[in-house]
Amino acid sequence: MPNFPFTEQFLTAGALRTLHLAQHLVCQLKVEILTTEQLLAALILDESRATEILSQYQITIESLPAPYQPYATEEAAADLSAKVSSESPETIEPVEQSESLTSALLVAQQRAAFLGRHAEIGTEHLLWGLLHHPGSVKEILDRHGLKPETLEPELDTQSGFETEPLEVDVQLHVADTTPSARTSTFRILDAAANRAREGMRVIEDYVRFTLDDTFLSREFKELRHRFTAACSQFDQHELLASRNTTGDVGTTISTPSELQRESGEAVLAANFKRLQESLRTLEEWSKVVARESAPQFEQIRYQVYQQEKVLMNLLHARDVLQGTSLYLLLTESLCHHGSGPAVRDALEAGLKIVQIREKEMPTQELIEHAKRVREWTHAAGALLIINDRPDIALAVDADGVHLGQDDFPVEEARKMLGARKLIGLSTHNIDQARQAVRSGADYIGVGPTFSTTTKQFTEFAGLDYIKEVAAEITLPWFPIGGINAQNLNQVLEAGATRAAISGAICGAEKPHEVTQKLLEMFAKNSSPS
Ligand SMILES: Cc1ncc(COP(=O)(O)OP(=O)(O)O)c(N)n1
Ligand SMILES: Cc1nc(C(=O)O)sc1CCOP(=O)(O)O
Ligand SMILES: [Mg+2]
Repeated sequence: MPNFPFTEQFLTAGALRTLHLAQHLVCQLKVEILTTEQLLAALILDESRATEILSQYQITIESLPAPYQPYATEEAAADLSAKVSSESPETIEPVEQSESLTSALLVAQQRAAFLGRHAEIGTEHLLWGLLHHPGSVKEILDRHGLKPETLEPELDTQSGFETEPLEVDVQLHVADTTPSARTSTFRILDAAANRAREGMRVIEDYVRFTLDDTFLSREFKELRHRFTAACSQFDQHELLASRNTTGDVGTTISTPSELQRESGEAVLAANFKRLQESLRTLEEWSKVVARESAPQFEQIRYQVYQQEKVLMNLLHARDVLQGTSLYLLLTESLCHHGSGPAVRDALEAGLKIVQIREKEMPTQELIEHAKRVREWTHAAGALLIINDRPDIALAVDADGVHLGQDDFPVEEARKMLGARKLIGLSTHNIDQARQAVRSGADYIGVGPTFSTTTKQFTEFAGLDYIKEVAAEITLPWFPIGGINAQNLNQVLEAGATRAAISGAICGAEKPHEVTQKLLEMFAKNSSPS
């Protein structure tokens, strides 16, 4: 019989038989630990209340992965059942069980206790436990339409298959009133809180020391403080008293994927996953001993999903925008010799990002124009962005769109353009810049810096705004507004490594020369990350 680390409880004969069968499968499949997968296979193979429910949902051996397929025939299943029936429970070697199985069994026991059946656990409760542990087994059940709400009514009816409850010499489960059950629950919470804390630290250290991003470091730190506040609602004495690291079978288990990570991004992805899973565990198990914390863990988990999106987006944007120090806003009416010659000149001089900014051009004409610029930018290995119009960006397969504070919201544009297109957002103060990072923008415009005739402004953010952004934001950002070869050094001294320029290039007699000069000034300063 599995060596369950809980207090003595009752199992129905069907549940007992199913657990024996699951344990047999561990030996036959030559796997090392008993998991929820073998429990589901055993529930399918045996003849019990759960078997009947599973067959109603067409959940059969065919629903399971390849190693279980040899049991798909009636003879093989009968053969296995016969073996199980012929063996006495004492002769079966105990095996280790996965954390997910332990967790599912705990839920099964609690559900049985909840029904007032004195913790007499039936196969339908085992099934209930499987439905409440996230993972591949739950996914199989979900896929077939078996969900907690559909199983719920079945739990209140007596089994037609199972015989009288058996008292067995196994240690199972928690009733939340028993001291050992509380200890087990606190042990789960303690382990999950430690795992979550560790995951948070790994991410925070990357943001702080590798990215050097003051704004995101602050956001992650705030999250950690929220997490600490939620954990402080647990009884700290019970939490520590439940800890048993040396007796934890999980401390020595490491999978090959834990031993090697391909990149910093892979480390981050793994730690976000670890953090999210631990938060889910905290949310579920705090419902048993500290109910009021559960919604807090849920909120923190959603915040973590959001922050994962923001951080991964930022890394992608930095990668795609690497080497883009000078950003040209191309407007036909500002160009001496037409926008075609101007942009071709600038690309030849080494420009790597162009925005088509045409406020008056009719749509058809704009599409034709953008298609031509698309060809030139492709040939030069440069990015093409369209001002204001996600539809045109899609139509001409541009690399992205630039939006203003009053244009299309970033989130809506993202739905249209997908994850791989770039979305730039204009910002005029530090709060807008912070909000832009949170919104998942790929870069920001930071301005207006100096007075300009290209666009009318009543207020200027100036060099001070550049300094504020330089101090805390590592999402790519471009100062903009009246910048030219005469004042670019002031912008660079304020902390910028990039700039967006329109009039000074479009309106130049020789756009090639001006572009080259500006690019040299950036190169002398330092290359943008
Ligand atoms: C790089 C960059 N920054 C800012 C702007 C301005 O965009 P917006 O505020 O939407 O104003 P218009 O350009 O649409 O007049 C920009 N286009 N590019
Ligand atoms: C279009 C635009 N947006 C700005 C902002 O601050 O959001 S400044 C600006 C004008 C940029 O052109 P030039 O380089 O000719 O001044
Ligand atoms: Mg706009």
